Amino acid sequence: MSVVLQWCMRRILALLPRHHILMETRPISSPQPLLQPGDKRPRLESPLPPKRGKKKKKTPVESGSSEDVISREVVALLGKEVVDKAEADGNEWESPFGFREEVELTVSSISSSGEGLALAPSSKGAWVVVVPFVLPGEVIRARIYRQAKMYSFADLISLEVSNSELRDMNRVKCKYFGTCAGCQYQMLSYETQLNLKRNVVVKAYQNYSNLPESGIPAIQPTIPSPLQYGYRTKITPHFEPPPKKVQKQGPSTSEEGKPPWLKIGFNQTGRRVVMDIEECPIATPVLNETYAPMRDNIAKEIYKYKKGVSLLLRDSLEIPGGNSPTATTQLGDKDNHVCITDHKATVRERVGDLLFDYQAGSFFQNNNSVLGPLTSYVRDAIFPPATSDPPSTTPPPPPTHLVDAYCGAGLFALTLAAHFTKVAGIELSADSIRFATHNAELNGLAHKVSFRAGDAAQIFDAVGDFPPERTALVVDPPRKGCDEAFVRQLLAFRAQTVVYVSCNVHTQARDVGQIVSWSAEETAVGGEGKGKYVLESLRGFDLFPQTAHVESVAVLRLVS
Ligand SMILES: C[S@@+](CC[C@H](N)C(=O)[O-])C[C@H]1O[C@@H](n2cnc3c(N)ncnc32)[C@H](O)[C@@H]1O
Repeated sequence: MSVVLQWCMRRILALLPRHHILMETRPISSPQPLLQPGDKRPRLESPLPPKRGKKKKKTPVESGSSEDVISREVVALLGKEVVDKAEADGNEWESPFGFREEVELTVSSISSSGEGLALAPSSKGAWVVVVPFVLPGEVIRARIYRQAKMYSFADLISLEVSNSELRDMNRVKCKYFGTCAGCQYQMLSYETQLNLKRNVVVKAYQNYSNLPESGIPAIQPTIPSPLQYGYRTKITPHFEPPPKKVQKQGPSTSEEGKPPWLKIGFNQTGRRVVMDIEECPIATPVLNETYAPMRDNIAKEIYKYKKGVSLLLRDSLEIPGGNSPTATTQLGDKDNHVCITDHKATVRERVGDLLFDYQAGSFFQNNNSVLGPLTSYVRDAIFPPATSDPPSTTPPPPPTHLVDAYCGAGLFALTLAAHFTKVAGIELSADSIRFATHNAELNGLAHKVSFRAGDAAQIFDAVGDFPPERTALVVDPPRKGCDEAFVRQLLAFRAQTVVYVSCNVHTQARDVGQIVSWSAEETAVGGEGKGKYVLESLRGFDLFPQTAHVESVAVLRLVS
């Protein structure tokens, strides 16, 4: 080998992230002490250019988006007056840190998205640094890679002093933990994860609901997921096509197996950079079994790909006679799991005694193990068990009608149908509605349940024969929450009970705040007889163990 070539090889090896190389050789089953006090960990660098002192163009931040949530938590940590003054002086975007600057920090708190928030050293002025995979009280070294308004994002380089009360790296079950964007909390006990998620609900209602403290009930403990690993029924690993230069040259003759530049997996935390990931311990077994040979096939065929691809792997029960929605629905004694990879194919899941079919590419909750507890909880919220104390006022008669807004393939409408005389669901996706209607037939419920495709706000025109005082409404919108038209229609209808389920507690808090305060305003200006909504209970459900995400369920009751 020539001296020049040897020098080039040494340079390339020195630039490769050591941590990444080491992790690829470890078996997934053995927990890894990835970060211990004193450990150093180089990282792939951001492709973004340095932004020191540069003013960013202001783009409006969507309420309840992750950017909005973090920015409010930064304001809470720095103090509103401090941020107001920086804005008045016009230096709220002027970071005291340069790109790739290293800094020692002490972590103050955990944000709602699971990252640590640390105040910049006093010599740097009022500024916050956001660092993943760290815990309150920990002393860390971090490297800045992106700037935002009053805060910077940084990579964790090393953990100098660990929070040994909370952190135990022996709990970590994934060799990619600490780099992959998927999970933030594997080093924590499950109890701590549930407590953190409860705090997210608390903060969301403080920051987004605009309700007085007296209007927010005590947030109940988070309901755990029966499965904490191997629960995720859908994964979408992705990969890029061969780089242009490689495409021109074609495969090297000495190349065997997967070319070194090919990464098939998930994004690296904080970056739009794909990491090569062989296995995901939060995904169900059948998904991991299918993913390994799928990766080998992609590696063999990679030179045929001209564009990046997002794969789909969905855990499904085997459908006797095939996976078309019109196939025979006779079931065997035992549920056989298969992995579906075609977006148009039919997936089947069981929830309690019911079966749900849906198109693989459309929405269905991703943790089947918790759907029984979740749907039972919604049922019990609508029909609260009688207490032994005699009620001070006559309780309203139990609901007989159910409206499922944003119903998807009919999860709430159908699991709750047995308790109602009539049920109606609405959903924007025509494909989901086709399956919801099929699911009503599949489960023998078509005589009382009907579904329509359309915007959720239209459902109230369609249920003119539902008595509002005997109707329960389940609302389960996408992350952006409900729009004002929906909230106004909901208030015009005034169902006796509203159960609002959401995967974004921040937009939920905003919407619930509007429902409660607008109903009170209407009642105050002469809407007597209509009643106002009170927020009766709030609690998180853990649909996403090991991650910072939380599902939240709010129960609203109409009172006179
Ligand atoms: C979080 S999913 C809930 C689905 C269903 N409740 C479930 O648990 O399976 C939200 C659903 O709302 C639908 N959606 C989005 N915007 C909508 C709108 N404006 N009106 C009605 N449905 C909408 C989406 O297609 C998606 O199926």
